[in-house]
Amino acid sequence: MTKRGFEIVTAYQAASVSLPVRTTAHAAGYDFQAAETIVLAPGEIKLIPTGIKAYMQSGEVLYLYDRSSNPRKKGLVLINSVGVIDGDYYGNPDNEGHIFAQMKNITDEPVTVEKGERIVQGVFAPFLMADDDTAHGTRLGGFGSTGK
Ligand SMILES: O=c1ccn([C@H]2C[C@H](O)[C@@H](COP(=O)(O)OP(=O)(O)OP(=O)(O)O)O2)c(=O)[nH]1
Ligand SMILES: [Mg+2]
Repeated sequence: MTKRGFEIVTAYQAASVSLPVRTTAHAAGYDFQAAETIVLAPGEIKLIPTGIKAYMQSGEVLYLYDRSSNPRKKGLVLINSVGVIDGDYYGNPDNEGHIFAQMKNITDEPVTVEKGERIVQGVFAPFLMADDDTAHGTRLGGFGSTGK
């Protein structure tokens, strides 16, 4: 039985995108690569497409964390601090569950992220629910789709 993992979104299947991998046996993070070459102007925030969607069990989440080398080596930061990838983002009818890394260029020069460059890492984790939680329904869209 499959429990959790990654797939390439339809729009990037011809683009030779690699599935995220852990680089060593005990690493927690699956390194995601940029699916396109993107240039960020000084101070600019851009969504970097990964070409990847993630499926998981009920009660699980995928956290996207910055690589600790990004600020010093690339001049980039994951500007939303941690990305929370919900289980029902996978396969949503808006963007299929395509995961993006929201990066900011913190330098005063343009920064280029090359296609195939590792940009962010994903860690699967279980989460807990509060008493009397009545949440129901399934996400229908991508970023900013659940209202204000
Ligand atoms: O760094 C991120 C953060 C989020 N997401 C996707 C997965 C997540 O399930 C969805 C919504 O994220 P979040 O709930 O953090 O954003 P929001 O601003 O609350 O938007 P929404 O109203 O769609 O929930 O966007 C990413 O691809 N990358
Ligand atoms: Mg939300």
